[in-house]
Amino acid sequence: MGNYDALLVVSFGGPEKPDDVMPFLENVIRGRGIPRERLLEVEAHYQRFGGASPINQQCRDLIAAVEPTIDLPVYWGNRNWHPYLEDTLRRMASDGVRRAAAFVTSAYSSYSACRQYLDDIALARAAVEGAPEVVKLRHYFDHPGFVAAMADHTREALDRLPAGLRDSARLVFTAHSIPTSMAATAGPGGGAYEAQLRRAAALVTAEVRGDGEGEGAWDLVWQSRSGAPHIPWLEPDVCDHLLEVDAPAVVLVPIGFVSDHMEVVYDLDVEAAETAKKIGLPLVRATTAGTHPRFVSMVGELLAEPEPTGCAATCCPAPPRRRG
Ligand SMILES: CC1=C(CCC(=O)O)c2cc3nc(cc4[nH]c(cc5[nH]c(cc1n2)c(C)c5CCC(=O)O)c(CCC(=O)O)c4C)C(CCC(=O)O)=C3C
Ligand SMILES: [Fe+2]
Repeated sequence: MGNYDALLVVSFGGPEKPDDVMPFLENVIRGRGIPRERLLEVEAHYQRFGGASPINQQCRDLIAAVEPTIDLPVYWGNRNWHPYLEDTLRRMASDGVRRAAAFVTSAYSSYSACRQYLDDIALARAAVEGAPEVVKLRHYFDHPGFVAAMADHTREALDRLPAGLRDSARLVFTAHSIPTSMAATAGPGGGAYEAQLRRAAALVTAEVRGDGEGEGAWDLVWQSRSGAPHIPWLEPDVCDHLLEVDAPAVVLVPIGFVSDHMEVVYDLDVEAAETAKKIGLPLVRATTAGTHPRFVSMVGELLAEPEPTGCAATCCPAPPRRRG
């Protein structure tokens, strides 16, 4: 069992009002070679929702649900927006926290989903005198709590389809696309991001359909591609896939995320939904793990596991930085 005196929830962060949007986006893309047009497009997605991402409130909700189930104080720090990790670590230090477990709101390997959070924690610790030690909890894509929450939500989504389509509807799992070069170096042996997503999709399908190990039962596709057009990212995109899929109905399951944040409510509920409507394809979207009781209890179970040994220093290396 881990020897911790606090839980630190680490997340992506998001804007909470219109004026926050551009400074938030500048934080996200600093040095990452994202074209200006893409940035303005994404700004419009946020402004369409009043300049607020749902992600911060979703973190507050998760913390409120987890706090009563564990006997540690819970702190929260983000990569890209308030409350910033550095400010939170400063508060933890002044509260006398010595050793915290970090629960990151991302279940997978890869630079963007894992290493970048480790780097952010290290940078924030370096800036804070007396900062607590921070032990990142393990990847939980295959944890029974995460799988049960996603399976429940997939069943709920299926129930929103007309009864006659439920058995034949295709389960289409989605995750954030990443550059193929990043995918190739994810995890100790490479390829871990996609392999873990495939494993999670198979486990969820097995719970929902009784047989998920056969990959024929589901698809894994990608969403939210960013970056310059000449750099290859994981494909196919979810919208292209919907145009081709050979099924009478589709359930989108955003297995790559743990809350219904902007990439989910815009890229799936607006863009993918429009695509499906255009071609008359019945489409429903499963909610993410959010505050599902099994996802909430999973956090306590992770804290009770033997302390993770941590990632090898060489896995999930950072992509070369560009001037942003
Ligand atoms: C793997 C992965 C996850 C899952 C793991 C995890 O959850 O952490 C994730 C989550 C998220 N991504 C998010 C938002 C954005 N991601 C961007 C850009 C990028 N994402 C990337 C990857 C991922 N991203 C990559 C390789 C880039 C290119 C730039 C770079 O190399 O870093 C951009 C820039 C604009 C654009 O889209 O081009 C934005 C605004 C939000 C917040 C949503 C909200 O506000 O509600 C969340 C949770
Ligand atoms: Fe992203």
